Amino acid sequence: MSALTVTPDTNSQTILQHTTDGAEIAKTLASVGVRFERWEASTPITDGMSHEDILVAYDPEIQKLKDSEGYKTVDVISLTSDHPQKDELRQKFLSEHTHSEDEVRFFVAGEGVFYLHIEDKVYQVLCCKDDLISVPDMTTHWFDMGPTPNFTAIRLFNDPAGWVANFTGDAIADQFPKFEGK
Ligand SMILES: CSCCC(=O)/C(O)=C/O
Ligand SMILES: [Fe+2]
Ligand code: NI
Repeated sequence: MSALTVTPDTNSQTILQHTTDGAEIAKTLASVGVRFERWEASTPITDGMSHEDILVAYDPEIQKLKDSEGYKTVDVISLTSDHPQKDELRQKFLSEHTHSEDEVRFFVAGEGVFYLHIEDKVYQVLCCKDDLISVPDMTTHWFDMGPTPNFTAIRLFNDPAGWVANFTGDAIADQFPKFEGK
């Protein structure tokens, strides 16, 4: 189940807010400029669908986002525990970074946690199947897919270069609980 936990950035043990209510998650995140929505595919998603099939199933929603926000390219990322570079990729996403464009992810399957470091707080967002999150450009954040990753997400980009991160060099992620998977 999707969840939001808010803490001060200096103390991950002090819980300022914890909720699994979708509307409350969306409201709190909207107050800091982050979009959170739950989507339903017009065509049901089944195991073993190709990336192409997934993009077709969500085409109306993708087109709507492209038209309203100007995103230019879209792809699908899938990561499972048999990925040969899973540990390396986990570490890369665990380093606090920013992007010069919005980070827009729609979880088709599985889950992962975004940690959004905004002003003096950290917003931990457990994203699950059917969750859309859009993190504004230049927001400091990191992501944990856990030691046995299992997710498939649609990614939308403004920049045709795709995923480009600017690492802050801050080791803040070490002070926060990791996602251990489901
Ligand atoms: C959920 S997609 C993989 C993570 C990613 O692209 C990113 O930038 C995390 O911060
Ligand atoms: Fe990112
Ligand atoms: Ni909980």
